[in-house]
Amino acid sequence: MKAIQVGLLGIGTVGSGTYKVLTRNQEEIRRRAGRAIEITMVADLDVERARSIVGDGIKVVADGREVIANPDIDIVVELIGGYGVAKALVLEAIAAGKHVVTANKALLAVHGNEIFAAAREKGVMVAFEAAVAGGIPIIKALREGLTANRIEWIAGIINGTTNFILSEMRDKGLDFDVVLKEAQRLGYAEADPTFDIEGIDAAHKATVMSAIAFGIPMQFDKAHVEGIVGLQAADIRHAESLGYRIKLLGITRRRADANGIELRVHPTLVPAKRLIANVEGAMNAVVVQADAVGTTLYYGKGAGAEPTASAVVADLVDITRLHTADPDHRVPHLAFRADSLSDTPILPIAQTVTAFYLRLRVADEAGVLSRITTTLAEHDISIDAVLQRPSSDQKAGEQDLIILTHNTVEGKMRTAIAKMQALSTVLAPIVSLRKEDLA
Ligand SMILES: NC(=O)c1ccc[n+]([C@@H]2O[C@H](COP(=O)([O-])OP(=O)(O)OC[C@H]3O[C@@H](n4cnc5c(N)ncnc54)[C@H](O)[C@@H]3O)[C@@H](O)[C@H]2O)c1
Ligand SMILES: N[C@@H](CCO)C(=O)O
Ligand code: NA
Repeated sequence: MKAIQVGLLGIGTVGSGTYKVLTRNQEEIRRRAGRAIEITMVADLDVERARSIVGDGIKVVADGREVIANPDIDIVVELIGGYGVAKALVLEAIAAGKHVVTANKALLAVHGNEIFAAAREKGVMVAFEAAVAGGIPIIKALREGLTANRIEWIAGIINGTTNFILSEMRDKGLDFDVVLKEAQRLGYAEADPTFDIEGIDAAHKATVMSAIAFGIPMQFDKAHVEGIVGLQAADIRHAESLGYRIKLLGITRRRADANGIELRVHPTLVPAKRLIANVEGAMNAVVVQADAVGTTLYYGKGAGAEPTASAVVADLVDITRLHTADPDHRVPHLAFRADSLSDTPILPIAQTVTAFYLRLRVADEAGVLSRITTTLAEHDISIDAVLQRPSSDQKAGEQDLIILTHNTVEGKMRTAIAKMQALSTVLAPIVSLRKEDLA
């Protein structure tokens, strides 16, 4: 049977990994897919570098439109990134009747609804396993493996760059900037690394998982996003001494009590004994809580050339197996059929329910603690633990008060923090971090 012909748009980190994996494992892949899958055309602005990767046997051009216009190309793989040219090329490829594979979570989280609608109209597939947690087959798990379940929540370390930064800072005492540069050198970071450190990349991925888990449209604009930029070493240490690790988590949770869905990314205290708390370096891990199966955990490399290529090539095999099937018999893009998506809203962050870690710099005098605990009680916030520590900059007459709370509605916590902040005995901005038990 004739080989399936693939056109690559962009041959940087993931593109070159895809070329290598497909070439090295050609024979196994042919036996699995039922026919050979070959990259026969590549578009990259840097034509010389592209040619140095694929040699002379494959046609290399600068303009992705030439790939799309080639009638022999069956599948277009978009590995350029971003929302600009990548969006235009993906929509043009779909319009030309090509199946599309992409690793571009930014594009899907922001423009996925439009892209999937165009693909349905044309009867083509858009596959995106590489877009979430790189090589971990989490899209496959959520859309197919867990299809019997009502998913309750998902919590994941889904950005390798920030997990790498947090791990190296903690273990080796290295500075933020040094570790970020290393993550860039290793090919983990986004073209614009603020997407990593400000939590945006994790929010793109959480948005995709939320849509698939709950059968809702992509709603990145409703996600609450905080990164690791403001995180202080003192809080990492205090969390450790209380038995917690701080991880940047992407979380999405069904809230039947509030008829809504939580969708948020923020640094989170997680009990140190949880498996996910021990995921280090650039590794990713996703915990899924579902009603029938219970808790499942997915762990592996979420970034890097070949781990991400593993997911891209898996999508190529899937499309090769399914492209002759009636579009109605394929797995729907968002796991639920397009006419059965739900309009359950994403809840505003004020309605989110979590426990909190608070650190207050206070005057070391009588009555301070009671004023603070009274304020919390007045807002229905119950305290789990309190620690008093010498202030981290060792000033006489000051101390740090560390408080862990039980679960509370975020809006109430915000009001209580504002009240405590106004007390004359609270001497610095209050640090607040969310805490999740993940049990
Ligand atoms: N690097 C990873 O570990 C990783 C993991 C998962 C997903 N992703 C996603 O994969 C995509 C690619 O990431 P990457 O790390 O390989 O990026 P990269 O910057 O290494 O590669 C992008 C390539 O696209 C080329 N390019 C740019 N504009 C182009 C245009 N207009 N036409 C043709 N080629 C063009 C560049 O020359 C470059 O070779 C992004 O969406 C990224 O978010 C990356
Ligand atoms: N920049 C991303 C790449 C994988 O999507 C990360 O660090 O996880
Ligand atoms: Na994946």
